[in-house]
Amino acid sequence: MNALIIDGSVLEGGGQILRNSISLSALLGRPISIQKVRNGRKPPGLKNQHRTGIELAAQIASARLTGATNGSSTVEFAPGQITPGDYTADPVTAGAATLLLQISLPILLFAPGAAPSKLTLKGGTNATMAPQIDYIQHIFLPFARRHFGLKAEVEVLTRGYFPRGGGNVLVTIPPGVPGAKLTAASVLERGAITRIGGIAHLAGLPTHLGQTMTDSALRRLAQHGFTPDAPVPVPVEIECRRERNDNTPGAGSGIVLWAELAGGGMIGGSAVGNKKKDAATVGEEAADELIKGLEAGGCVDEWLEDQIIILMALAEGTSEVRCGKNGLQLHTKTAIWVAEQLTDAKFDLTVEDSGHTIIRCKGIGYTAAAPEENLK
Ligand SMILES: Nc1ncnc2c1ncn2[C@@H]1O[C@H](COP(=O)(O)OP(=O)(O)OP(=O)(O)O)[C@@H](O)[C@H]1O
Repeated sequence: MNALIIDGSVLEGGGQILRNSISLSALLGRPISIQKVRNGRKPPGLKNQHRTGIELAAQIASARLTGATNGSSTVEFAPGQITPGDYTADPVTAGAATLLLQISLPILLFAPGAAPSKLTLKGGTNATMAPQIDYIQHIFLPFARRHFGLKAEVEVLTRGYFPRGGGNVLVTIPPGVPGAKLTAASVLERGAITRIGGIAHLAGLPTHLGQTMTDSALRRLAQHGFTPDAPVPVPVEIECRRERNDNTPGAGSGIVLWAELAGGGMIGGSAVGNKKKDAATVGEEAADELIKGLEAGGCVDEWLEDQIIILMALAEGTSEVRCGKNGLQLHTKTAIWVAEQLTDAKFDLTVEDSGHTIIRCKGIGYTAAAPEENLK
């Protein structure tokens, strides 16, 4: 079969095109040639962290991989048999473990087998420009479980912070059942906030910084009326978690907040600490991000928006999700574009008078039973 050419410079032109197209290529058994890799980034080309993810996907899908070297602008991925099992990926740097999950999870979801697959993902658990691992545990997975029927568990064994990395995350994915499909999600009702949860985490730093992040986030949320004492009370619980020094290679901190909405929506807000930022600012930044997401009025935040596109494309039936009123993110448009290149999923975008976009997608009802039937 000729390789399908994927133009890596389209729209966002970043690493997510690689992850989504390779996951779909593996599932569909469709060879792809990704050209102009990360052409929208400076410098363009493959980075270590993306290469690690692609190599992991190639292992899982017994793929023939060419061009997967750092700096490369063309990557060819010719998938073979998907084999469930135990896999380890290590970017060595503090590259995001969660982005290794983003490329590999969809592939393993459907792999029939006798035992669960286990992914050991190393690197950064709480990096910038990527979901923090707590975002995956408390926002992405609960949403995907509830609305798409996705089954996977994530356990953080060791946190890894920039620049040392060294995190260790164990992901358990139950064996796929032959013929089983993801269910279509319908998340249109933007209900009230039922609860705001959060985790402020740190390692190798004074313990009180965790409380400072927490207190400043609570204060900011309260200023916007998100407090148990407000006329419309909102339960808010932020856990403070200091990792043991002997279980974390470097030092670092961060905070992830999430609002659970009636109707099944989830909105997140987060921030990662660094040496130049005081802990109170980190807490405020996360709260501000959460408040901004809540004010956008959608059922998903700006990141969940792009992360669920691949699930919508694979699910059986028509998914529909109400997004914020500020227009779709470029990442989301890019993920839709990739899904349309590789699958027959049909996306339809409706912009309401209020400015909210509803994404509808008639998914392909992917099943591992007969991959060729899923082909575009
Ligand atoms: N603060 C955040 N919270 C949750 N998810 C995030 C956050 N920031 C980024 N993400 C997610 O991380 C992914 C980043 O994709 P993107 O292509 O920008 O990154 P990348 O692979 O690091 O590549 P590049 O280096 O090319 O930017 C997207 O799926 C996005 O939704």
